[in-house]
Order: sequence, then structure tokens, then C-alpha cells
Amino acid sequence: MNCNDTPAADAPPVPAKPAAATHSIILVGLMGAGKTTIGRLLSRHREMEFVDSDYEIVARCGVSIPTIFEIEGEAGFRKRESAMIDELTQRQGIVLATGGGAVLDPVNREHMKARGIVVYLHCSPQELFLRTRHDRNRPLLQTEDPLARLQALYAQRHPLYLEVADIVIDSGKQSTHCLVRRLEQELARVEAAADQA
Ligand SMILES: Nc1ncnc2c1ncn2[C@@H]1O[C@H](COP(=O)(O)OP(=O)(O)OP(=O)(O)O)[C@@H](O)[C@H]1O
Ligand SMILES: O=C(O)C1=C[C@@H](O)[C@@H](O)[C@H](O)C1
Ligand SMILES: [Mg+2]
Repeated sequence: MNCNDTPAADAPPVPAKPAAATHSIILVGLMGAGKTTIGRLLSRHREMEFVDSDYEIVARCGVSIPTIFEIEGEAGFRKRESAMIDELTQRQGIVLATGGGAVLDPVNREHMKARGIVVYLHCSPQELFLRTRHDRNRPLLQTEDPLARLQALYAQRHPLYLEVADIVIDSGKQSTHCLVRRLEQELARVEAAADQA
């Protein structure tokens, strides 16, 4: 197995199974970056509970995200999302996949930064376009030119994702298996630094 992500020679080894964590790991990034996919895999690897904020909103409302956008507009969805982010970031020891736009609200950003280790799954708009082009479940991409929309969202949000992130991982060119391995290496470093503080 070659992940092309060999850590530096002096980097600490990655623990096979980290000790039960009390902190949460919060994944941010644009639509299609892999927050749900990687979050679920990471949670299995760490034996932590996985929670997806989009899924929780849908479960509580009983209707899909496109339907919430249709009835309440984006503003209505954002209100629900902010309440959900506040609630979920208060939980400890979970892997939390956030919605792609959760970083837009400064209060959400403060909650994320203060309450967990934040991981930005970074990906280019072109790659995101390839991953999401057949999906009808993302209302913001139901436009004539979804690539242009992704480029605009990237320009707006990339600085916000960077602002909240403790770890930035490039999710574009690696398999999900390699990404989780790489993420564990980065998490081990951040967790060790936090333990010493
Ligand atoms: N590293 C990867 N390499 C290739 N494909 C990937 C990778 N990560 C995720 N994908 C694929 O991209 C698609 C979108 O992934 P996912 O739903 O996890 O993104 P997301 O960040 O949760 O998006 P959203 O913000 O819309 O919820 C899925 O089909 C998934 O299988
Ligand atoms: O990037 C966004 O603004 C969104 C991303 C999805 O996760 C959903 O939260 C919703 O489709 C909006
Ligand atoms: Mg998702």
C-alpha cells in the first residue's frame, strides 16, 4: 500500500487505535470535499460516534435539504444549521461532519474553534465539480453552471475554512483510505501538542 504520504523521519508514529478521545473532531470544507465519507471512516477507525449535521437537520425536519431551501429559503436553512451546530459542537468525543456553508456564520465559527479539533478537507473546485455533478441533493449547485458556482463558493469560503482549521488536508488526490491515514497522523500531532499545553 503506497499512500505517498510518508511522514518525516522524526515524526511520531501513528497510534493504531487512539485512546478514547474526549474532544470532538469537526470536519469542514466545500460540498463534495468528503466530510461525510471521511468522517464516517475516521469515526470507525477511532471507535467514535459519527454525526452529520446535514443528516440531523433532515431527520428533525422530516424533509430533504432541497425541500427546506424551497420552503424556507437559504436563510431558513442557515438558521436551523446554526442551532444544530451550536447543539452538536457541545457534545464531546464525536466526529462531526458539518454542512459546507456552516462556516459562513461567525458564531458557528467561534463554536467550532472553541469546541473541537477542526479539520479542513481542501479540494479544488474542478475536482468538487466532478464529484458532485450527478447529485441533485445540493440546492446551491442546481444552476446552469455549477462549476462557476463552486469557484465562487471556493473564493468566498476558503479563507473562512482556513480561519477555523487546526489541520488542513488536501482531499483531492488521495484515496479515502490514504486520507484517513494521513488525517490520523496530523491528529496525533495536534492531540500530543494539546496534551502538553
Ligand atoms: N478522497 C476522495 N476521492 C474520491 N472521491 C471522494 C473522496 N471523498 C469523497 N468522495 C466522493 O465525493 C462525493 C461527495 O462526498 P461527501 O458526500 O462525503 O462530501 P461532503 O463534503 O459531505 O459534501 P456535502 O457538503 O454536500 O455534504 C461522494 O460520492 C464520495 O464518494
Ligand atoms: O455548501 C453549502 O452551502 C451546503 C452544503 C451542504 O452540506 C448542505 O448543508 C446544503 O446543501 C448547503
Ligand atoms: Mg456531507
